[in-house]
Amino acid sequence: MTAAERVDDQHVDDRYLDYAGSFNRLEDEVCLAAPPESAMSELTADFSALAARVAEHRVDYDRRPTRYAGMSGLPHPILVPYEVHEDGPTSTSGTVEFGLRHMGNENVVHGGIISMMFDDFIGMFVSRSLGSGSSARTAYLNVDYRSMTPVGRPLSVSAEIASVQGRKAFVEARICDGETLCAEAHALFVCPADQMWPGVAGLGD
Ligand SMILES: CCCCC/C=C\C/C=C\C/C=C\C/C=C\CCCC(=O)SCCNC(=O)CCNC(=O)[C@H](O)C(C)(C)COP(=O)(O)OP(=O)(O)OC[C@H]1O[C@@H](n2cnc3c(N)ncnc32)[C@H](O)[C@@H]1OP(=O)(O)O
Repeated sequence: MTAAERVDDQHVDDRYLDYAGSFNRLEDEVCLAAPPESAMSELTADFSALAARVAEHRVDYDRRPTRYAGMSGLPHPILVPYEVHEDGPTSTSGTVEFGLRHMGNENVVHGGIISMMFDDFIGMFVSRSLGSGSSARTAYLNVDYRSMTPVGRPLSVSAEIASVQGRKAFVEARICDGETLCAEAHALFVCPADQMWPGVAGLGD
């Protein structure tokens, strides 16, 4: 069964996007609110009841739409949504928008979230480019934070494979706000030893 068939089974369509997107909205609001004690007790009960209702629909790992979130750009409770606009064998680019739930200091993105975004964006790109059958593992991810990254507006994100040496893929990536470089990453992704990059032809040593 392909990933697409598995997610088709789960109706990963506009209804799922609405469902997951509305949860993102809840996360944003939780991050911004300071409810008084009376409202907090009621909300705690509501959240517990909601969790129990969602738990009624638990499924195995391969049938979870969140399992494919990075591949389809679906909203996810933790990941940062992005869109890929151009995708080649050695480079990719698109836009990313961090939400209020990703805020560290006021109106700027928490640094750890930026690292996570790079890990997901680069990891998915490496998997698409070098072979979807293999699951690239992050060996290292070095992030340089060059200027504060704003929440709530589209930023550009891009990555390219600098070189492939055997099982090792060296990748560079960046997030920019217009002309301003917000953060850049230098990463090494390693293909597991029992696999080899299926799509590596022409990119290697
Ligand atoms: C939060 C919500 C998430 C929801 C997920 C939703 C959707 C996503 C679904 C699916 C994911 C699909 C795609 C991927 C998407 C995102 C990417 C995420 C990827 C990760 O998030 S993955 C977790 C973090 N990641 C690890 O958990 C790795 C732990 N680790 C290991 O698994 C091993 O450590 C490994 C495999 C790295 C290497 O082990 P190994 O035994 O295969 O090979 P070995 O050690 O021999 O290294 C081979 C050559 O790499 C060089 N090398 C190795 N490490 C190096 C380093 N740090 N610095 C410099 N060089 C290094 C050696 O020096 C040698 O080089 P040489 O060949 O030249 O001698």
